[in-house]
Amino acid sequence: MSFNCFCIRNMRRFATWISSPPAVSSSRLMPAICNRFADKSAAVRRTRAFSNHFSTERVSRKLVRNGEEKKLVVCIEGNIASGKTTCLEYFSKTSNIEVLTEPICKWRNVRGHNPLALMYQDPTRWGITLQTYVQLTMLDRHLSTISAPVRMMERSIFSAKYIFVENLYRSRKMPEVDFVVLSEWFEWITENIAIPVDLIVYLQSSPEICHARLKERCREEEKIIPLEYLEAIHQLYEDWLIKKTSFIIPAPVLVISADSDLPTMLHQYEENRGKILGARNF
Ligand SMILES: Nc1ncnc2c1ncn2[C@@H]1O[C@H](COP(=O)(O)OP(=O)(O)O)[C@@H](O)[C@H]1O
Ligand SMILES: O=c1ccn([C@H]2C[C@H](O)[C@@H](COP(=O)(O)O)O2)c(=O)[nH]1
Repeated sequence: MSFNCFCIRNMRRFATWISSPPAVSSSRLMPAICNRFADKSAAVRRTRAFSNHFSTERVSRKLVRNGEEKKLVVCIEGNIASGKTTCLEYFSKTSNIEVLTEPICKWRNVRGHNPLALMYQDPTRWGITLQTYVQLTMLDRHLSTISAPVRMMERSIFSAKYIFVENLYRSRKMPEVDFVVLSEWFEWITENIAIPVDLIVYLQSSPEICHARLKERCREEEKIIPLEYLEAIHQLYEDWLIKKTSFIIPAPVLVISADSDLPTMLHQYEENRGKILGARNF
């Protein structure tokens, strides 16, 4: 299937999903998963445990966590080294919110393996390995119990797919079969599980500034990242969140210009505090 056909099929699926969400219930879903392992009693046990945490009461009839509808989820998006972690640190010190950074420690060490380093060394071989694990760990982040009225989290399962997987595929570093399998996983997840996001804060920065900050931060795995890589990531972010021409955006977007020095950035965060933490009215 050509890339264009694939995109059109995706868009159609999303359109269908919006107008007529799939009727999947937790009680039907879990046995279906468990039955694959032909263990019926395990299926029943897991269904009970699963049903304690999820219900299908909300509008979309997707699986949703009980009692968490009123909590606010804000995702901080932006290029590598654009200042996402610094932004999260600032808000975590000055407000009563829950902050979730990207699970990069896991991506650098999963049972002694470093899929992040492997991906940068040989993206064609290891891109699928890293991105499969990123997708799992980001889903885990999205579904974890929220401990404060507001959750701010670094990136999302959406940018993992729309930016990083997309970049690997478009730059011909990810084989089509890997891209298609990952896409099937992503579509299954987003069609069947509610992933609530109330606001996206996009830290918009120039690739050159990010490159300088990345060099200064000096993460071992990222030393080989060229400026062109950050330019490609930047373009995908711009198409998604500014031009709005590539993929569905799961929430309203607040754009903050992120090229300025640190004191100016902190001032900007303060100015936007109300919009960010009161995002339901944004
Ligand atoms: N406004 C800024 N001006 C200069 N350096 C910054 C600024 N914001 C962050 N940095 C530095 O740039 C590097 C990347 O920032 P970080 O917050 O880790 O970005 P991200 O989480 O988006 O990758 C870090 O070394 C950080 O100290
Ligand atoms: O889906 C993803 C998400 C992130 N990465 C890489 C890009 C960077 O090297 C790190 C995350 O760094 P930040 O400083 O938080 O931007 O992980 C990826 O390859 N795929």
